[in-house]
Amino acid sequence: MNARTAISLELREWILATSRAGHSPQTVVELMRAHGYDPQRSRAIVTEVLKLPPANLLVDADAALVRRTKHPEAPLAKAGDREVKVVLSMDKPALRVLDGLLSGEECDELIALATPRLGRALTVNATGGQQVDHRRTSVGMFFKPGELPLVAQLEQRIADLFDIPVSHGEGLQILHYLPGQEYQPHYDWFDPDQPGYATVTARGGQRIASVVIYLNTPEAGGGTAFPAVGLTVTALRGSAVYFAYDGGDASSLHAGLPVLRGEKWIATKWLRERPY
Ligand SMILES: O=C(O)CCC(=O)C(=O)O
Ligand SMILES: [Fe+2]
Repeated sequence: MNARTAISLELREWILATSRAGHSPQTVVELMRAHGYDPQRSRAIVTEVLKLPPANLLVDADAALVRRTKHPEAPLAKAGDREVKVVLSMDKPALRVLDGLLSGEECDELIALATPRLGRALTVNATGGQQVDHRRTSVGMFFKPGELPLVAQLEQRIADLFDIPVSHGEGLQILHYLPGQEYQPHYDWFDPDQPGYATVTARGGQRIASVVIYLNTPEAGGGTAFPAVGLTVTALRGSAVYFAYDGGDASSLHAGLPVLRGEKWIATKWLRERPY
């Protein structure tokens, strides 16, 4: 949706009146933001309504905190105390398959630490709350950032690999799937047109990239599919798939395919544009 179609007459009049009352365009943006509007969109709308030249694009007070991930380069990339193999690279979506992000023993340890804390995996709903979602039938749990030495070590590897501060990561999520369980096609980024967008992005801003780490090798099934580009990444213990979707890339649509035999364990790290 472009800014023009989204601006209601009421909002347009409010922006003009607030500006005429002597408030700066920056203040108008801050007021909109306080009322739950997306900051980036608010700047675009205010720029258009007040007919500001593009050169005058309003500055975002938090812009200095906004970061993007760097995509690791083949063949080898440094990840803290480990070196990982970049075994596949794709441009759209920006995607890497990484081999050896965790050792086999570390995978087992994460599974053991998570097992007593598992519950039905939830998703973020339209109003920003957590919900049981039929598209996601696995069970899971979250570690708090830096909660345990191994969790902190993995977070540091991820920060190094993608050149983004540890503070931009959500807590590591562990998911467990049994035969028949899956995670149907979805995006990890938040839709700016959903009513809960301001709530889910109030802390940390938009999600910019995901890292799905395989903690075991399912006997059959359980890969991660990217249906828009016809790619399926095999779930292999200790390896990971990283994909970035800055600006809400539609080609990042993905799914956890049903496990056919055995089980599947993953750790997922979502990265945000600002400190979370
Ligand atoms: O299970 C998978 O392979 C994908 C998981 C996923 O998409 C997620 O946790 O957001
Ligand atoms: Fe996902």
